[in-house]
Amino acid sequence: MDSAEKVIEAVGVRRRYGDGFEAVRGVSFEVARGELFALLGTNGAGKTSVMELLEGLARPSGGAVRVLGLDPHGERARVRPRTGVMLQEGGFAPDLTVAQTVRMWAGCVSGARPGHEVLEQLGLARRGGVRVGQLSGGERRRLDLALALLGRPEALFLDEPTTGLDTQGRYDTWELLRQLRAAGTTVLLTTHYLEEAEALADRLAVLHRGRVVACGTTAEVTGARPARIVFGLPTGWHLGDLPPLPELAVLAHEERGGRVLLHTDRLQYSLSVLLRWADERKVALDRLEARTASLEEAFLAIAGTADAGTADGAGR
Ligand SMILES: Nc1ncnc2c1ncn2[C@@H]1O[C@H](COP(=O)(O)OP(=O)(O)OP(=O)(O)O)[C@@H](O)[C@H]1O
Repeated sequence: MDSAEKVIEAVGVRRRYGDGFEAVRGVSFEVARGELFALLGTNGAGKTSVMELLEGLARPSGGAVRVLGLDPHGERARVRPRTGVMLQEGGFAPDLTVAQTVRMWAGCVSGARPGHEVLEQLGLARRGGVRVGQLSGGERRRLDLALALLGRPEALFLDEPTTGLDTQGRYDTWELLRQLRAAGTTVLLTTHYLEEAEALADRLAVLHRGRVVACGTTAEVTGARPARIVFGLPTGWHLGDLPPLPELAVLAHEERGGRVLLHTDRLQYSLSVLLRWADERKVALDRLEARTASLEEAFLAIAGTADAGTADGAGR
């Protein structure tokens, strides 16, 4: 990646907290202009700890972070006006109304967009007179995102932006993020929703115990996992009647509840051998499904493998 294109960079980043615990242990990734990048990980993996370093809220204890080519902590005054931040917990004054909150926030941002425009964009136009303390959890998340967008940011940092939103609210936010990306905004988000990363992210990194254990496009991260073929055999037919596993290029198989599950890393080949076999014997494969690994399967396998391989006292 050309260095001029890099908007967000983490290079061998470490973060040790005051109690001595090292929550981030040499994390590296970069996000190009206009790219949407997702940070995934189990609870406590270090996602928020990394985000906070990129937002300039703390200095890394090792390695380096750059945002828009600048040090987000040391050069905060230059970086802050060009970025939008949505923390996991927005610190709102509960007695102010939505409109007052937006006005107050706009006063701190240079070149702020009109408040009604961002409220409209986030579906909060009719909630301007409501006190923040009376908003639902999902509405508060949307207000948080509205505030992050007030300053027309070049880079957006979103910590779990859709947590607490209902299905419609989540889809609306996805659509908004797609529009922002299309307009050239660079987005880094954390999420626990793997389908969210699958739907939105150009690239992603999976963090586990403070380290990046997988990084790339969804296709790259899932590509290393076996695909699945699932079907039911008619009465009287059994797993043993299928062609031998090596001939099917199947890595593993199981039969459960009358369904056969085959794992393969050569999906098209395995499927064509299976279909030819069924065709020749006039065997109907009941509710046949064939699909590549989902991000969820890859995530669970990656986290499991990483756990098995970390006997390094990472703790917590
Ligand atoms: N101020 C702190 N002092 C000491 N340890 C901390 C502090 N903040 C976070 N940690 C620890 O650092 C680790 C990473 O926390 P972090 O919040 O970055 O994880 P996360 O991936 O964002 O988790 P989640 O998905 O649960 O939000 C955890 O073990 C957490 O307990």
